[in-house]
Amino acid sequence: MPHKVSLSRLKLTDFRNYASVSLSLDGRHVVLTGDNGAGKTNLMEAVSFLSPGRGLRRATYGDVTRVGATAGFSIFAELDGMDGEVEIGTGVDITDDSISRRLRINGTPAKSADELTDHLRLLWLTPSMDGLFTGGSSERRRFLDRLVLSLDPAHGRRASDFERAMRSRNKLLDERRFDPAWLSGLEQQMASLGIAMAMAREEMLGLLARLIDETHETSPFPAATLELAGFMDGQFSRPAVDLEDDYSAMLAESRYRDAAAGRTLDGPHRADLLVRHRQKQMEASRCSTGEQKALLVGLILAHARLVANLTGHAPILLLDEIAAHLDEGRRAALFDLIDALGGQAFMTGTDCAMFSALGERAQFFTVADGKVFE
Ligand SMILES: Nc1ncnc2c1ncn2[C@@H]1O[C@H](COP(=O)(O)OP(=O)(O)OP(=O)(O)O)[C@@H](O)[C@H]1O
Repeated sequence: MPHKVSLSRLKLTDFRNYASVSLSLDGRHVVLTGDNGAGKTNLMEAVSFLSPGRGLRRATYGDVTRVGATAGFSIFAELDGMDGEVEIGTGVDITDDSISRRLRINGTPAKSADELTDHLRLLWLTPSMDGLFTGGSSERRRFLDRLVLSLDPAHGRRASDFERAMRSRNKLLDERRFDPAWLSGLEQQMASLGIAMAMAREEMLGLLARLIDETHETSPFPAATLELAGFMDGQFSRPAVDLEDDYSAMLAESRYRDAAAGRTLDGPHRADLLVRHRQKQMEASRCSTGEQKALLVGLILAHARLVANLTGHAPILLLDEIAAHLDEGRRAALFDLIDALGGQAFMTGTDCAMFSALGERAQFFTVADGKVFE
């Protein structure tokens, strides 16, 4: 059984519609119910700020700072973590001319947000993730990158360094400065970072696909088949150095084409993910809304299981408005699977009855107008 990591306290100040709120949690799952606009997703979003990045809505710091608050927001969490009790304090300080993120772990300033992953892993499923099937490829790349990041925190640095090198190359091409030494330096950087990104995606996707293969027959949720597409697909059995050489040669050859297009047309930033409903042998984009929801739940549970298997620690799950989209049988199955994972899950909904099958396994909170009552 993986080790449990759970939040035992959460305090928010000036975050979204919360002026000040403090929750004491006892390690069970957490159910947040309340009317539309009450602040349920906001609470989950605050929890999601305990992982690197800008949370489950990818919001700006200005957006999440409570309207009327002038100095920024803060989030304080205590958790029974991978290595005992941990205190995490984060937030932003806003002054007239700067916005800066704060992050302290056990009272000591963290060097980078990646340090958070040493203490807890968070996975979320939100209604906007329906775009994984119906939206453009960027949503699928985000899914892919979150998958890699949850297991290999260095992926974030690789992706941002790749972006930086690509932006420099695009700028040179845009200014028609075809300086071969300068361009090939940037292209080699892009090649080594880009191939490392693509190989990490391929590896983690392979692990997820294998886990789905092993578990789909007993899962109440439909299984997805997942396949990388678009960038170096089908070539990953070749050595990384060969792929890097190919990619940097491809970039060198396409300088004039990319200059005309105004961007780099080949690379891991253009990769896509093909998702199919395994049992129906159908592209996920053509499945019904209910089938897509069930596929997504199956995917996130498989992802959570993979994280638990590989790290030995069950991730904390944030499931926003998921229960409402499932029939009673699947809802009960979801609760059982979450339990079997051995971690803590946060769930939201407008109707408390929807979660009755959880019984004593969860702590129930009502959210109303930026206030929370147990
Ligand atoms: N920066 C902010 N300052 C103050 N209030 C905010 C801020 N950002 C969002 N809100 C308010 O938070 C509320 C939305 O909260 P949230 O998204 O958590 O709702 P919810 O309970 O999940 O509702 P639903 O069931 O409709 O999804 C809205 O009333 C919105 O106006």
